[in-house]
Amino acid sequence: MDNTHGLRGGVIISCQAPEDSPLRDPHVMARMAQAAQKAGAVGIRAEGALDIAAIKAACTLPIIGIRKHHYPDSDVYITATTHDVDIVADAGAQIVALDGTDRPRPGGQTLAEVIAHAKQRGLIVMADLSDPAQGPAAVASGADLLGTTLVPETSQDVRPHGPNLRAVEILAKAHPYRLVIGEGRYATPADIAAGMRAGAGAIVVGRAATDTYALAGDFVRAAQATHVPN
Ligand SMILES: CC(=O)N[C@H](C=O)[C@@H](O)[C@H](O)[C@H](O)COP(=O)(O)O
Repeated sequence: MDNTHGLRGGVIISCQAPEDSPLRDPHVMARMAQAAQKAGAVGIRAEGALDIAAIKAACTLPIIGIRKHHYPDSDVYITATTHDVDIVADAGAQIVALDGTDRPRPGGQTLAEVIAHAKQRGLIVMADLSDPAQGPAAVASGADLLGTTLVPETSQDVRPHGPNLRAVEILAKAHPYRLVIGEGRYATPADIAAGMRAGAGAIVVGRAATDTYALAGDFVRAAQATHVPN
């Protein structure tokens, strides 16, 4: 069975607003998702029960749900535990993305346990990786989709602060039967094309498509840094 929910070959728009953003409002995120759907996106990535539920009510695209929560005993913060999976499932997401790294998780839960729980809840699972070397363990634990979400900025990036295409290439070669999702710092149509050429089956765009607050700040800071007063 194809469990990629029609994501293959398309762009997924991440509709998230950081805590300090004036855009942090489920109604705003739902409108963003509607705009993404109208523009032809194949899926939405969304954080937290309220945003997921509002987006589900406003658009028909598949939702990759996450819950970001910082636990005191672990650095893992993207859908770290079975409890986080439940929150995403109860909100109505069809797909859950979760931290797929080998870092210790809160309460000593393992990646395999959290993925098994997500499967029990009927969810497709996307593993957010920080290194392509984590792919085999994520697949062995049951991940359906592999994302480069947590791959940090490196000198291998296609441009400074751009996406890491090497991670996509390695994952796509190593896992030909899994959908590899390029995610992290895709910001231009040329980035999307490069990611697809590198072997991505789909690409997530967040900040560059939906974070007006951050983008406006970039423009403002550029002006402030270069303006010479008369
Ligand atoms: C690292 C992390 O926590 N990433 C988060 C995961 O959901 C989001 O903050 C990103 O916006 C998302 O991955 C899309 O990436 P970009 O915004 O660079 O297009």
